Amino acid sequence: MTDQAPASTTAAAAVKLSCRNLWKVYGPRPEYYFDTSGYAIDVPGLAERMRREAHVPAVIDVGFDVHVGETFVIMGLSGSGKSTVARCLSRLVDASHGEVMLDGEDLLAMSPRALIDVRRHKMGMVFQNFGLMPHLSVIENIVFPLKLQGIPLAERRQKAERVIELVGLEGREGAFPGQLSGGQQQRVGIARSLVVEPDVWFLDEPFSALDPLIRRQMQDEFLRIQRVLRKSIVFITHDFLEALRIADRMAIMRDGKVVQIGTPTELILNPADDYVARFTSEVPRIRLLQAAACAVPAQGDLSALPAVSADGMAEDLIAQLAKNPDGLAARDGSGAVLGKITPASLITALAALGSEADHDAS
Ligand SMILES: Nc1ncnc2c1ncn2[C@@H]1O[C@H](COP(=O)(O)OP(=O)(O)OP(=O)(O)O)[C@@H](O)[C@H]1O
Repeated sequence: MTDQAPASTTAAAAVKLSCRNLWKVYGPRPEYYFDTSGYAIDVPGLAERMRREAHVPAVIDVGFDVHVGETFVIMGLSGSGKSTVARCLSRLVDASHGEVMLDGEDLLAMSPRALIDVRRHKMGMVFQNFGLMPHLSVIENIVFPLKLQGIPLAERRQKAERVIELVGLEGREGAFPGQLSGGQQQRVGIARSLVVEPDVWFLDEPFSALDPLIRRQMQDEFLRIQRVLRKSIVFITHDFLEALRIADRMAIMRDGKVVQIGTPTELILNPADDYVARFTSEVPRIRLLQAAACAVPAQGDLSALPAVSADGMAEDLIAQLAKNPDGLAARDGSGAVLGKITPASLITALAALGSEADHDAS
């Protein structure tokens, strides 16, 4: 499944960024394969032919939409083509064929000058190796993209202060990257990418260089920041559990192709093939359960019970339920009570999810 339907029929959600029939081929003459205008491309045959002829089809006929305000994760093993797709979307590399649309504008047809403008003003990027300038302080690194935009000093300071607070780096403004831990360095990278207030935020394996505990903390931070900012995000990872934690929807890649697109729950319950099923088989089911699914209708006044967000994850409720065995009040974004969550309702919801998976597998 490659989600190649026209944007108008895919979902009610507005599309921020999309690609269709996207290819990136490395080799001496990649353009040779695509001057067949007017003819349908024989996808499986073409990729094979490219390989036989000493070309590398790194991205093969990929298509998907990234909706406004969603975190879209591209996940796959090393070499599957994730980074190359992200680079084609941001035009850090030029695609060999296909279409990339940002806010309805064709990125691949854009002039170099227009493209520089889009990159500076509409895109934010975070990379695994942080990419900080070692001779510049935290604040100097963060304001660097604003300097490139020619923004006056006072405004630079103001914008920088806002993102420094957002990522929790207050007090470290004068430090140099070499004096910071890996997690702190990546906070600087995140702040620097957000200071331009990008429309689309690309994060390529941002937490892969961090140890597991810090990595989990940074995922929490990322989720907190995204709850505040609601950016349209393309997030690359090879870690399936990380993808499950942060994705609204995800695309799984293998050998240059997208093999499945869906929400984490859709992928777990209905993996498209054995490759996807192998990732999903070891995932504890509780990782998929949202608080709302554990809430049951309750009579009377629940105001005495601690409130939890209905779109939080059920696994994060266990410690709270241990302290509050009478239950929790699940509230939606507007504060309205959706129902009560008790230890029993959590277990019932979990059991239902398990039996649904068994049913699908049989
Ligand atoms: N400049 C290049 N020249 C030739 N082949 C390349 C080039 N860049 C990437 N490739 C090949 O394209 C394929 C996809 O690479 P890509 O880096 O996109 O994968 P990835 O899924 O992001 O992997 P990783 O997680 O290891 O970064 C690989 O086979 C890679 O060797």
